Amino acid sequence: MELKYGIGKGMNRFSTAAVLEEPISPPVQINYTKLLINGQFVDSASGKTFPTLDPRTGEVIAHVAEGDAEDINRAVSAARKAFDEGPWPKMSAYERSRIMLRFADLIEKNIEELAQLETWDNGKPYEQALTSELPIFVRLFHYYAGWADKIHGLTVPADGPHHVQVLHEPIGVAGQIIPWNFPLLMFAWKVGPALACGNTIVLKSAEQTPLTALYAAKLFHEAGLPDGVLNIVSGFGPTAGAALASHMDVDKLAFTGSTETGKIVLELAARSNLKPVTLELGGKSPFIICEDADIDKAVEQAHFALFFNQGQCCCAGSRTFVHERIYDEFIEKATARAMKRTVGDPFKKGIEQGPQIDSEQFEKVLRYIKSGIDSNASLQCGGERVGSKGYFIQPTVFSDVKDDMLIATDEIFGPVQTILKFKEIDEVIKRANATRYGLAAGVFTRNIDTANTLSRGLKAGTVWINCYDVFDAAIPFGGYKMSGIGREKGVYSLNNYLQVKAVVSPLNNPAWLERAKTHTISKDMDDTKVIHIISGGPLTEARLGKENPVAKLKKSEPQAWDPELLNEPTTLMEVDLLQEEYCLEEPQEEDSDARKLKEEPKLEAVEQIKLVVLDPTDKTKTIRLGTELESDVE
Ligand SMILES: NC(=O)c1ccc[n+]([C@@H]2O[C@H](COP(=O)([O-])OP(=O)(O)OC[C@H]3O[C@@H](n4cnc5c(N)ncnc54)[C@H](O)[C@@H]3O)[C@@H](O)[C@H]2O)c1
Repeated sequence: MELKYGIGKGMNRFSTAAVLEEPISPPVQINYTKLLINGQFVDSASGKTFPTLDPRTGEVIAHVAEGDAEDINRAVSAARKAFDEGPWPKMSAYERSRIMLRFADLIEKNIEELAQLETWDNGKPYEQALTSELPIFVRLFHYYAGWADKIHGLTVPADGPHHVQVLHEPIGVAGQIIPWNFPLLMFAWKVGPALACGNTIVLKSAEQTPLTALYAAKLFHEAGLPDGVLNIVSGFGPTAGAALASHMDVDKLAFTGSTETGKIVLELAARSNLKPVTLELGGKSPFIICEDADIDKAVEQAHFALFFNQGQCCCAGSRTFVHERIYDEFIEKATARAMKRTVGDPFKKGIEQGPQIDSEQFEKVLRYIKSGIDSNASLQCGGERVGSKGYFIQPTVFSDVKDDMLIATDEIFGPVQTILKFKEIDEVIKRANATRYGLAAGVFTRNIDTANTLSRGLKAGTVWINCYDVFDAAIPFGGYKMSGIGREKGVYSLNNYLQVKAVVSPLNNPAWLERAKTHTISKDMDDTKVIHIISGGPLTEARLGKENPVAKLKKSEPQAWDPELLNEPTTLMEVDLLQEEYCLEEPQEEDSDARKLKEEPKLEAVEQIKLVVLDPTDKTKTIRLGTELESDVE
């Protein structure tokens, strides 16, 4: 194999990382291995268990109850009862929010145990779990607890006299299926919004990482979560997962995992009860480094974008596009950075990379590396396993990668960086978009115009500019194309767990509507010579008398609402008959009566004439001054 760009063959050895010491034993106890159904830890109906393995060694950490269709049935009926009979959806939103906050506090109290379990079961660096993922988990629950009492509907100004309320109701029993790469964070992304909206849940954890969901759910019950609201079933996809996706009594399904499985669960949901489905699936995200980028920063960010979490991120920046002018320098520095990456026991301080999750993923990643070599991409470094135990793989960098190579089209889900060369911005947009995925993208440039062009041209649910993997509870996340359906996190995730109900009722004479039929009423003029006209709609004009079509209303602003007079909202207007402005329309020469009114407005005379009121619907209403109520509208 030929190594380019000044990296000598001897440097491709990762010699320090290759020797793995005896695995560090985490001090955490494993207390929860059964299924959590209706607030109780129970054995699976079949009595079966499955081993969960330590990815550092492939050895068994614990045997966990293996749920299947019957356990899913039990869990769904507990969740159904908790939803239909309460108390969770019937509880005040404030009380729900307080339970979620208490849960977040308990997570903080138990943060070390949870981080240890997460690392043990998954293989991710303990420092990453403790200082990054668990704090984000807590933040997510604070965020969703904050939403619980701020979810409210709308009133809608529909055409016509109708009162239209739009209610936002919890959707019911949510089925949730999560993967193994971020077991706790995926728990938070799904459970947080579902509970904030008042739903109940059956969550199936990934078979590779069942431990932390059970621990976290136990803490939730300690925080006051009622029984049956959150049920956890450990088990396998084709059995427990499929049973959940196709359950007739599950009202909504949320899934994170591979695109292939996403298609399966979508079909199962459609074939059963057509439950709505949100999907967070795979990706092959471009990370584009323009010629003006700060190369050192770009190298570091591109490295992080790909290698973070052992490369097991759905949004990993797994196609590194580098402008031709900086390509050679970038390759050299990216390779040097990958070779410095510390691989080893994830419990050891300073370790950046632990093992891949399991033998299946490990073999798959090594197969892709072989395919890269076979297709004549240049292997810059890595390419081999680390040690002889567990699932450690050397940080691997390929250059000279072509768009149609498998390593550039498929999601490898491992520590393999593939670097491609580009020349023009339009060209790289086209190439970056030429994929079935559309989850995320990274852009590295100092030019705001280039950043704007790229961020708008790229078909991806997230575009990070001069940064990568910035996750915040409030930022929506999800994919274009085959990377998924819907968004999680942020306010968008609430919609996944709400039903929208329109409630429509008739409204008689609403004040804000123009209406064909307008009640009008005149009150006797008093000594201040004022006529009050009460109308259900905005009036534009009033004329005095058949013979005297000359006066306009002085005011057409709504002034008051007198429910005594009419049993519905009305507009009250005043006409001051003594003011000259009544004669807004110039009287015709021959209209002597009108002129008279303008010149000498006389109360007595006015009292004897009719007031003709025109409303915007162009209906003319005639009322006599002094009449109580005229509704004989023409
Ligand atoms: N978009 C995202 O947010 C995101 C996040 C993490 C992982 N992922 C993707 O997940 C994949 C890696 O995880 P994986 O290999 O474990 O994925 P996977 O699809 O095999 O498994 C994910 C989950 O689905 C379950 N499952 C498997 N088969 C099922 C079936 N027939 N019916 C119902 N459920 C089933 C599994 O038990 C697991 O809980 C990668 O492709 C990655 O991109 C995506």
